[in-house]
Amino acid sequence: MWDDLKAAADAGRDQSILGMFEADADRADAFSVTALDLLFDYSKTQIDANTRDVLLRLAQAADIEARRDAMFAGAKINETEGRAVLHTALRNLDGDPVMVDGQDVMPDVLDTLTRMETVATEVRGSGITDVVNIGIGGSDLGPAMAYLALAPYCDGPRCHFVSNVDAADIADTLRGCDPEKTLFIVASKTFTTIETMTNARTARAWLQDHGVSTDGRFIALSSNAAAASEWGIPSERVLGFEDWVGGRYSMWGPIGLSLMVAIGPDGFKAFLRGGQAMDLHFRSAALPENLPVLLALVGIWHNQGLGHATRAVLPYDNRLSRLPAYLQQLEMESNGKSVAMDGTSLTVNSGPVVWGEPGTNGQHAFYQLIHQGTRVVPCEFMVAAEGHEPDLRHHHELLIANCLAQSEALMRGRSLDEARAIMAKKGLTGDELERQARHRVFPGNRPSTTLMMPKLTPEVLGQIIALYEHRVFVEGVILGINSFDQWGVELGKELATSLGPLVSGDAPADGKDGSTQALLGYVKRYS
Ligand SMILES: O=P(O)(O)OC[C@H]1O[C@H](O)[C@H](O)[C@@H](O)[C@@H]1O
Repeated sequence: MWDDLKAAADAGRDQSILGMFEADADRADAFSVTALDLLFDYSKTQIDANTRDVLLRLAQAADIEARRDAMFAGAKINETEGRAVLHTALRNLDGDPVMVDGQDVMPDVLDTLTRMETVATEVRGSGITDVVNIGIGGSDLGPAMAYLALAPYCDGPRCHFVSNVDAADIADTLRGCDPEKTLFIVASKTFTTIETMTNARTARAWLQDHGVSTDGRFIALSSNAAAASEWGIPSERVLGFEDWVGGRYSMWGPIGLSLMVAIGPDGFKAFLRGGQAMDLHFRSAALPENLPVLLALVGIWHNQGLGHATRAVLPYDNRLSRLPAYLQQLEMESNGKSVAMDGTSLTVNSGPVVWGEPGTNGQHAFYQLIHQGTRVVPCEFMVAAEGHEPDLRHHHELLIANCLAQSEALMRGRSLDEARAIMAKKGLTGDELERQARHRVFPGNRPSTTLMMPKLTPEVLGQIIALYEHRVFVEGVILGINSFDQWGVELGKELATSLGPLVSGDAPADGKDGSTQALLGYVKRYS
């Protein structure tokens, strides 16, 4: 199967995208899919009908539908941790039974959702002005991203997100908060993460230093209720979730509490509904019409097929400024692995490097490389037809125009002859014309996709996040890897723990490599 992909890549690599539009008047329609509120256009890529067939066969060969059904059915597909993968149960608002080890998990899930609503409603009416979510990774990025994304719907207390163990993070946040009116949410699946526990202790000390009782000022979101209560948060203030919710897939449950506080329970449930609608689409649409499958196949084509090592996520929506960071964890922690589920080494590249910034800002920064650098960066544009500022519609029109202009420019490019003509018009001649013209050539034929939505509402955001989750799953299945573990983060954590006493000077650095000793020596000179 991978050989077929390689053959398609060899044939398709230099195929002119513009030429494909000229040859096929229906290309835009044939290579785009509309589902729910979303339009996914992948026509500005080198994928033709043959390549698409090859990619779909790859998905079929990986048994994608059976794997998908196993995930939704609660099978323990996270084999290296022996866990089911059921973040989808958190948005299963209809409560249809979802069985794990012979037990329906839905009554507990819906009960927790009701508890979240009660807590969120209480907080929203309590005079609390600032809510500080203390968490990192999957216990931070989702709600932090969505809080910004859904700013027009935020009518609750201000929310802040403290993640970094760097004191700067919590110090800068607390400076703007009133200890009498601040609530802390300690979000940690394991309730052992060093960054989160350090920040939580600092938050507690801050309240105490201001003479404010810590009673009722902390809520815990965790799978480890025992550790939360040991830390001093009573069980009625702990919202729990099971180990079958992976950290980076957890914003749909208790980890989303800060978002629920900000936008209200109804808004949060609209977000869940969007995710649930994408689940239904993923489970029922035929593969060629299936949005997550197509996004995944485009990803596989660009990375494993054509060898493009990165992909840029470019939302033309300032409120999606944290989406690239969110997707970095979702995609890179899920699919950045070299070993297949069966323990063998991958024979193709693992998932790509994901990066990006909102447009139009990125245009004035790194798009230079995207247009004229030696490496091709497949770009994933995203834009809403409508903004949230109807009185400023002209801004939004410019935003859309820029988004469309970039994908067109990447595809069309500018030939040397066109550049020469521009230079000639400026009055240049001879060698100088030639030299200047060469700098103004755009190679073009650079692929991009565009995801369009009517407006960034809670429901649409839910659709988009679930879409990307399932895309990651499909890519992982095709690669044969487990997208739900993250062993690659362990070694650094272990070493950081052992380095702590060396940094504080409580233990000698003997036995460490020369570089680490020298760096520790530098710190010692200043501390
Ligand atoms: O929620 P926690 O248990 O505190 O974990 C927070 C994060 O840290 C870990 O190192 C993992 O890499 C992440 O997947 C996780 O989201």
